[in-house]
Amino acid sequence: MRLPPAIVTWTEEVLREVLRFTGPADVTLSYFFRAHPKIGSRERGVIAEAVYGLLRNRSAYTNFSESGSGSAMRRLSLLGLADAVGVDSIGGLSEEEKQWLMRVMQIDRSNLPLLLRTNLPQWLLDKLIARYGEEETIRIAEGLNRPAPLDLRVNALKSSREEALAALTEASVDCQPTPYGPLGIRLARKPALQNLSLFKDGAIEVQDEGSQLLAQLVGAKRGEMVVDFCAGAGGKTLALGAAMRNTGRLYAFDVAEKRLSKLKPRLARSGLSNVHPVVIAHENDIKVKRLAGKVDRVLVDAPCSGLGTLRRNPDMKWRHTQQSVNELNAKQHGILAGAARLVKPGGRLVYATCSILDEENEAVVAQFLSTHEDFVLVPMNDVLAEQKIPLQAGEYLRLFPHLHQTDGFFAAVLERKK
Ligand SMILES: C[S@@+](CC[C@H](N)C(=O)[O-])C[C@H]1O[C@@H](n2cnc3c(N)ncnc32)[C@H](O)[C@@H]1O
Repeated sequence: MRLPPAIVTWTEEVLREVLRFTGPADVTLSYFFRAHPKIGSRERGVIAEAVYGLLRNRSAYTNFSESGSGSAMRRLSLLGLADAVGVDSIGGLSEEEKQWLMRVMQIDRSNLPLLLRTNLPQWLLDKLIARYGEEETIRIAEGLNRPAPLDLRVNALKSSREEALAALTEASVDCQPTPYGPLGIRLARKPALQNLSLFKDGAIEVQDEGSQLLAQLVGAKRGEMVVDFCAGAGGKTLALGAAMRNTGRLYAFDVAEKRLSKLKPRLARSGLSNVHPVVIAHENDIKVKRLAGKVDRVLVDAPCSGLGTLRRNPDMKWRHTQQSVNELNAKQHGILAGAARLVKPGGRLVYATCSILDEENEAVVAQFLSTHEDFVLVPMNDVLAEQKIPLQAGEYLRLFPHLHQTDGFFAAVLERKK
């Protein structure tokens, strides 16, 4: 069914705001939809997809929009819409616009200059080429610029993966097990999960398979004392709590009260009672110091550029700069050092990010090890074998969408000497 001509003006209006990059694109979109309650759900979906498509392909589409007629914002919106639903589904186009769109959407992008082909900002493109070379950078960018599937994690306290797969299939949800995580399920489309009893009962949670693997690397066991130092809304906390079979003590720390408060309803659904959310002022808070040397496992899922999650948050690549990465970098060093104090002798410290930049990943770990002689790196291959994760790695785990079909993630496991 063809979309009404108003779809173009709505897309233009919200795109103008999104491209100011004053806030995250998803927040700008939900603000726009709240202000326009009459826009139907199908149209909302299309507008969001058009905006995301434009953000993913911004360099190429900005270049394409230099031809054609009408305002630049209309041309950009048309490109986003054509990307989302195809030219024929957009209502109210002039013949000239249709012809133009058909022509530019057929351009062979493999012949474009690298900056347009990869749709990355120059600073990021330069960094990736210096690290991975041109060919691999193109593959990395292609993986990051594709939309992500929807992954679920089964809550082992409530269901087995087989039972959850059967219940989803029964509800006509197209799904399959994920290849690496023992509790992961990948959905072919994005159904409204909130209405499924499986979701309401806490048997499933939305979580990228890569994020599930990071939680698994912590190796949290029954009866242990564990700290999720940067818990946020608790994606990994929930996985850790379930791995501990709802025993022991799991502290969920974060400096952002609002983010941590989003963990509460998820905890209620999950059936976990071993989790203790704690708002801290900073990584050297007295509440942190009280646990010094007492904790079996500490996860530092550090605040980072999020450049590994461009499949879901394509605006991140346009919102970050080298300077913003430098600022995050300073935090990462401080948080890792602060969190390390909690680890007891023989205990483990896991440093993880959803970034693909070395400076946020191995460089932070290397600097930490050079100033903390009481910690050693546990080779990632040993940890993967321990956890029966069918992946090969060297010292660290590096996940990429084009290689693993997960978001981009990094993890290192450190152990405090006895
Ligand atoms: C990558 S996010 C965490 C995502 C979360 N672990 C999950 O799996 O959903 C990083 C978190 O670190 C928090 N943070 C920032 N500075 C911090 C600090 N000094 N101490 C603890 N947490 C901090 C942020 O508020 C943010 O929620």
